[in-house]
Amino acid sequence: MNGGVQVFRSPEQAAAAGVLRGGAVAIGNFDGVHLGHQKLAEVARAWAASRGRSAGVLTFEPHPVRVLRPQLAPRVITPLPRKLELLAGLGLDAAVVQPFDLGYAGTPAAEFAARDLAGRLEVADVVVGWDFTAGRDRARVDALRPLLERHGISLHVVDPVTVDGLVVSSTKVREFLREGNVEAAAQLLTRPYDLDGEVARGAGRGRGFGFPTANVATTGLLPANGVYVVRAELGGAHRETGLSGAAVHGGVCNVGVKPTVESGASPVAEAHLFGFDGRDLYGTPIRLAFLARLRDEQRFPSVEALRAQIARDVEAAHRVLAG
Ligand SMILES: Cc1cc2nc3c(=O)[nH]c(=O)nc-3n(C[C@H](O)[C@H](O)[C@H](O)COP(=O)(O)O)c2cc1C
Ligand SMILES: Nc1ncnc2c1ncn2[C@@H]1O[C@H](COP(=O)(O)OP(=O)(O)OP(=O)(O)O)[C@@H](O)[C@H]1O
Repeated sequence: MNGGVQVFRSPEQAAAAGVLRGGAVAIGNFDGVHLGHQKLAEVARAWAASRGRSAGVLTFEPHPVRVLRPQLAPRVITPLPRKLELLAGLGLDAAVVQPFDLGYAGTPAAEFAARDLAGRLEVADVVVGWDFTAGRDRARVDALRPLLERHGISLHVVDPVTVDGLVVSSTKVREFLREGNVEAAAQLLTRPYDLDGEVARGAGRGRGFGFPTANVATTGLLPANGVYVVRAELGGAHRETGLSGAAVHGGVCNVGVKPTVESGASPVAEAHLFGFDGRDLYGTPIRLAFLARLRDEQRFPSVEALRAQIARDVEAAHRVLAG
């Protein structure tokens, strides 16, 4: 289920359905759908409700940084399917996905307001955060407001949402994940960070010493190398709006290069799942939620020392999962 959100692949498509006419739209990249993004959705919903109309988001795909500065672009926190699934959970009626390319990036703010917001979406209310900028000219909210008022659209600006004095942002979530601080990332996201992939074949050494692992093939963002407590959803099917029909297992996950047994490898995530019957998993969809960080990845003097440490990791993970 997708919570009733309708997904449109362009403002033209949304216009044809007339879904946001007279309603409210929140605008942004919404990477991570963090607490700040959730506040924007809530404000859009409130404005729409006050007018008896629908609420939606307008978001961009791929992430503009990928198009404008590809060499700097980080991996996203929520690839589009996961983002749409989370947006659906916010009680929105529509998600409009604007394809983002260099041509679109050249749109001036006045044209964005006139063509997309007034002409296509025909919204009455636009909701953005305090630091939002629109169009090629990067118009800030004070410049955008009159451009919208010209078309009878009201602009509502949300003040910075903070957690313990820190302004919530996608950039900050990525920073925490890069440091391995999955607990802090979860505070900003309001849920543990999760990663979607498929189970891939590993070298099979883990099974030999008592800890078989599911290697996760993913293009998603890996948290810093280290050992984590995870909750895995396994099986089911990836749909546009998420993974359905999955079995849930606790587990421990190593993110890294396995210096004890390999050299020169690129980082991978592999999870040893609890209560799992060991049947052939290859190709199965998997979602790993990172609950807590246990330790750094280390090079052990022997496989036996590694095995003993993994046994301790498993005990520690059971304690965390028991809450
Ligand atoms: C909980 C856990 C912790 C791990 N910690 C380390 C580690 O600190 N150093 C290391 O070299 N490998 C670590 N590994 C990776 C193991 O070396 C790896 O799972 C094993 O060699 C099997 O690899 P394979 O699937 O490529 O055969 C860890 C694996 C798990 C499941
Ligand atoms: N903490 C926040 N409080 C209020 N509004 C926010 C907050 N974070 C983002 N927004 C607003 O949400 C919309 C989407 O922003 P965007 O997706 O660029 O998020 P971001 O977290 O600021 O990303 P980045 O870290 O890449 O700048 C924008 O209008 C932005 O101003």
